[in-house]
Amino acid sequence: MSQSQSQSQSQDQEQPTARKHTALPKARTLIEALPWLTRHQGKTVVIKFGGNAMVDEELKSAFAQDVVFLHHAGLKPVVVHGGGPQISKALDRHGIVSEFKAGLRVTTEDAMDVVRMVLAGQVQRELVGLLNQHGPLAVGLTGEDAHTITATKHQPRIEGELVDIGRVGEITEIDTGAIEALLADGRIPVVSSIARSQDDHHVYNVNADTAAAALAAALDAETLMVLTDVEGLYEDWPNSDEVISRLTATELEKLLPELASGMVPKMEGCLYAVRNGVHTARVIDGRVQHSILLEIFTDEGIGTMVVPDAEGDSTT
Ligand SMILES: Nc1ncnc2c1ncn2[C@@H]1O[C@H](COP(=O)(O)OP(=O)(O)O)[C@@H](O)[C@H]1O
Ligand SMILES: CC(=O)N[C@@H](CCC(=O)OP(=O)(O)O)C(=O)O
Repeated sequence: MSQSQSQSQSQDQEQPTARKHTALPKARTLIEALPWLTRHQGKTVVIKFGGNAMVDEELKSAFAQDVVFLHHAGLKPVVVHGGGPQISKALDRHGIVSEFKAGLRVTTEDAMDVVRMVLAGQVQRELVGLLNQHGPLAVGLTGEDAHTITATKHQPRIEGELVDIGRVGEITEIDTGAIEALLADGRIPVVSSIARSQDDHHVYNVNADTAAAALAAALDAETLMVLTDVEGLYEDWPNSDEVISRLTATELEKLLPELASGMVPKMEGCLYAVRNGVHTARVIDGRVQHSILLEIFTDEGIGTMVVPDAEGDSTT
């Protein structure tokens, strides 16, 4: 072998080694996710995408990428979406006054038509479109389809009095058949929070956090992830931005009466989920790009994690 031949051979040998080194941080990142991915293989993960985290185009695309990543990594993601800000805008355009009582939208018959049009015809279609940019994966449905979510009229109690807030539903039954068939077929179900009515032939408006929690429990999901527009549950909101990183069901139950506005259905949903078989429920910051992957790819996680009281091996 000539000297120049042996020189070029040794250069050739060095190059792949150098390339391997530059890719090492990427490999380490993937390996850090390995225990999480192993534990979640074949498991159902319900992800609630909130209206306020959903107003930015780049965030929406990154969200779709994260969900498709989970799907390809062997998990079974189910997306439940809200659309509060989008509904408020549409009601405004229709000249329908929108108000909230006990954290829920007072929904007249006319408002219900707009809610259904926005959630099923606009927000859900957009999410399905974004997910399907990555392949024939997402199928949209509402709780009306195949009796997925059934509800009866919800009347919250405000200062001891039952209050009529129109067509707002309280979930009475979940039929997971359609979602499970889609998951078995390798699809990603995208569910709008509208329920079929148990009382008449119309539909009900259901808070999307509540719908996601009920579905997570009925599907026996491993995890419920609620994306929102804050870092997580603040300990002393609005006075401090100290995020509670982990709390048990009982600790959360004690905190519930102190919570305000949008956090109420979210944390009630997390509590319901972990008390009904879901191993962890997390509130994470949907304003951060790829927040779902960040939650998985960092050992400590981000946001707030709620765990059942009797902690087993499955609580991390
Ligand atoms: N303890 C708390 N920690 C964090 N946020 C809180 C707390 N209490 C009330 N909030 C409010 O809840 C909001 C999140 O709920 P919401 O606006 O309904 O979100 P989404 O549109 O994602 O469903 C936050 O932006 C914040 O204003
Ligand atoms: C009864 C009730 O309040 N329904 C909600 C449904 C959408 C929702 O929950 O959207 P976010 O998750 O974006 O808040 C509403 O009409 O705004």
